[in-house]
Amino acid sequence: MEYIKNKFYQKASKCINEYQKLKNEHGDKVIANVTIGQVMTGMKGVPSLITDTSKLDPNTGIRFRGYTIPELREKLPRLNPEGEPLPEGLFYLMLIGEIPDRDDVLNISKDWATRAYVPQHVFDVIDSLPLTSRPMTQFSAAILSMATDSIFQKAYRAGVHKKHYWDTTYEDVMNLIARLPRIAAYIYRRNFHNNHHIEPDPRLDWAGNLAHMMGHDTEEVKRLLRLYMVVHADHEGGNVSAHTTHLVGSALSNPYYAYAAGMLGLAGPLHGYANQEVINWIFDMIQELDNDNPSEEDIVAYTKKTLSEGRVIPGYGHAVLRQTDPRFTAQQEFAKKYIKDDKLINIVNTLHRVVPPILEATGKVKNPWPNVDAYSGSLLYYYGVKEHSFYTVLFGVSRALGVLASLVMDRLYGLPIERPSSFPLKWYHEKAGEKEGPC
Ligand SMILES: CC(=O)SCCNC(=O)CCNC(=O)[C@H](O)C(C)(C)COP(=O)(O)OP(=O)(O)OC[C@H]1O[C@@H](n2cnc3c(N)ncnc32)[C@H](O)[C@@H]1OP(=O)(O)O
Ligand SMILES: O=C([O-])CC(=O)C(=O)O
Repeated sequence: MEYIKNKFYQKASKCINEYQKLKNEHGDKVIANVTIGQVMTGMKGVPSLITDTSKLDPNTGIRFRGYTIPELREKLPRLNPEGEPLPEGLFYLMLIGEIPDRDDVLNISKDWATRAYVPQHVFDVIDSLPLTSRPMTQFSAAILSMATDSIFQKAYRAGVHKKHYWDTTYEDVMNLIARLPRIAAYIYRRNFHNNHHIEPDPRLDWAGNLAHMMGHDTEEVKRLLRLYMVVHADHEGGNVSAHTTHLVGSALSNPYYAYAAGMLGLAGPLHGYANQEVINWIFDMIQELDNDNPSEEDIVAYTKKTLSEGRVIPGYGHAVLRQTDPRFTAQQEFAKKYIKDDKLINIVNTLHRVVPPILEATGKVKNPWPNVDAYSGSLLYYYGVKEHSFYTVLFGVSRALGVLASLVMDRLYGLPIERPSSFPLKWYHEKAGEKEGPC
């Protein structure tokens, strides 16, 4: 679909000169000071990346090209008035910077449907792994194995000029995103449905087809997955999955390698795996209490016990956010609208009331409020996707939209290899004016 690619190039190529001008004429301008505290706490707040797709505000949350989640839910095209926006539209917005019309979105759906063929060896790689390997292990191995198809890698080897890198990156990115629902659904059906696979239906939209291939072919699950794919798609450039994809891509590793690396970061319990941990933790609580309808007091006691064991409360806290995550709120509103009474969702809502004051009372947690992962699992579970060890794969499918749109821009701007500096701990001691420490 050359139209989308041309449109992207027309708009984004204007920024190449802007980037060069900043680099050449304003390179010496100081934009921030870095404190020892920032180095010791994971570089929080250090401006060091260029990401156009979305920006995170600590208090109001994520904006995709300036649009909040409620604005996206109102403005992005949907298949029917009652439904949720299609993630294809968010991808268009992140890539091109404009709200698409319905035809633009349907064109992306069609384009991805034509690119969705997954080579047999990818399924063979998945099948070669034991069923005990985590779905995220299978997912990242499958993505790596698809690097055989990288057009970027072939073009690089053939000696293509660097100003054209973005073009083959775009082709890889579109092929990769198009194939993800098939791969995710294959892993799901292999692990949880006796290897009974369901063929894709090219007439369906990207998220709708995922629901269909997973075997949850209802309008309710399709609506949920469209919402899920929109809210998890991007969270500016500094989060672990986005930053890793960007970093690995900066070495001109092909998009399959870069995204697979990002997925391995997403698989960590402090990042995307937290959505599984939330459900694991709630089920552990239910089992320990032997009660699937725990009282507020029970939940308070269990939360405090978890903290006393030196563990985190999954789904709460954030590296940047300092208020309730608007992605949590969007899912909570969805639940309020469509779900009348459900024990698991009631627990999630009770946690929302009781956990923040407990975390606040520790005096050290900077953000006691819930993040996106606190809600997502309970919605999936309610709609019949009960296999929580799979949830991070769904997160990964969605996250591809943001990190891979950014990767195309990285190559268009010609961003360089990323290489910050490191120093021994002793150096920081000296900078702080301390005498050399014991190490
Ligand atoms: C999609 C996403 O990635 S959203 C995040 C998903 N992750 C989770 O939900 C896991 C639970 N939350 C956490 O572990 C953290 O809040 C993180 C990883 C998200 C952010 O970490 P940080 O930026 O280091 O948070 P913060 O500066 O508030 O940490 C200060 C202290 O509070 C602790 N803390 C932060 N959140 C929590 C929590 N939910 N439960 C218990 N303790 C917490 C930290 O572990 C740290 O303890 P330490 O000083 O003993 O090392
Ligand atoms: O922003 C972060 O660090 C983590 C997060 O919520 C995300 O990546 O969605």
